[in-house]
Amino acid sequence: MNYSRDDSETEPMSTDIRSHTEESTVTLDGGVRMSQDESRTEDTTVPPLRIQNLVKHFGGVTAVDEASFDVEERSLTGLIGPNGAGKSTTFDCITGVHRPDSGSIYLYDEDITGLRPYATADRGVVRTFQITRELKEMTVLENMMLAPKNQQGERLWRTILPGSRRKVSEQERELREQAWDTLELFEIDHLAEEYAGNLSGGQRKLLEMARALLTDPDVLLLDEPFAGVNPVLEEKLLERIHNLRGQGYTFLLVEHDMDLIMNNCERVIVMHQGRVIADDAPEVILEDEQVIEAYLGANV
Ligand SMILES: Nc1ncnc2c1ncn2[C@@H]1O[C@H](COP(=O)(O)OP(=O)(O)OP(=O)(O)O)[C@@H](O)[C@H]1O
Repeated sequence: MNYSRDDSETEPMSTDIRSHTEESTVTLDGGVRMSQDESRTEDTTVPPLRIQNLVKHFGGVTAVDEASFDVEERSLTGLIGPNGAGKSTTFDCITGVHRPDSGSIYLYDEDITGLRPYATADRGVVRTFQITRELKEMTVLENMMLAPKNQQGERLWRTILPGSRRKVSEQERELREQAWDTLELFEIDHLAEEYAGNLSGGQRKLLEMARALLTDPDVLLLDEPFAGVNPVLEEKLLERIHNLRGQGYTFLLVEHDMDLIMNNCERVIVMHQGRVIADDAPEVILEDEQVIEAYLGANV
């Protein structure tokens, strides 16, 4: 595949990563985001993500122990805790990698507990995935073009395909246009023809997030998206995240950099030994005795 923006398109460039369909017109550069299923967001009291009494054991290890928390609409919520606290396992349960032993996970009012990863992504919960070895041998744009299929979500295809009569070439043209727009948003469009394996660690992180975004999720789970990212890129990435929140996207962030969490998240959930030990504003979390004790006693 060798895509370039100019080979088929004469339309003006925009940063609107979604197609204009009968149902929705959505921009990433300040426009109001409309959910595909607007009815979901009508009741603002229902959070996009609700975890209730989640339990996951691995043999004799209780990785997640009756964890409950909400992730509010358009928030950047931090999920922190010392090593082994249960953060990754919680992510894995939410995204369907692991089936919880008990408890519930709701996306708005839909029970998504135990759904397989493709079904979870299809509903609108997506996590960023590391670019695998195979994907490193493909260009950045090819990575983008594969993203909706790789994330197994048919969501995007549904979004851009209100009817089934449209030709595949047209679907692909729209997807390619959205891929370009998303690459522009993350300022890596100049790398479109570069092999993903040649990107720096930070640029790869941007690509990972761009790929996730292309599946048009409601909730994005970010697992250490800033690891290995230089401060300039980190700042850019954070700026993008905050902009996207303004357009209706919701983020749950696992991150070990405490300053970053405290400076950017309006709410922080703290796990320790599988349990949620605190769930509050960062300034409250910083003073929380249990949190301080958990971190002091841990190898972080
Ligand atoms: N697949 C597994 N099999 C057995 N034990 C596991 C498995 N995955 C996680 N665990 C155990 O579950 C507990 C929680 O691990 P988890 O990786 O969820 O913590 P974490 O908070 O993400 O830690 P870190 O910050 O170090 O990544 C740990 O004791 C870990 O050893």
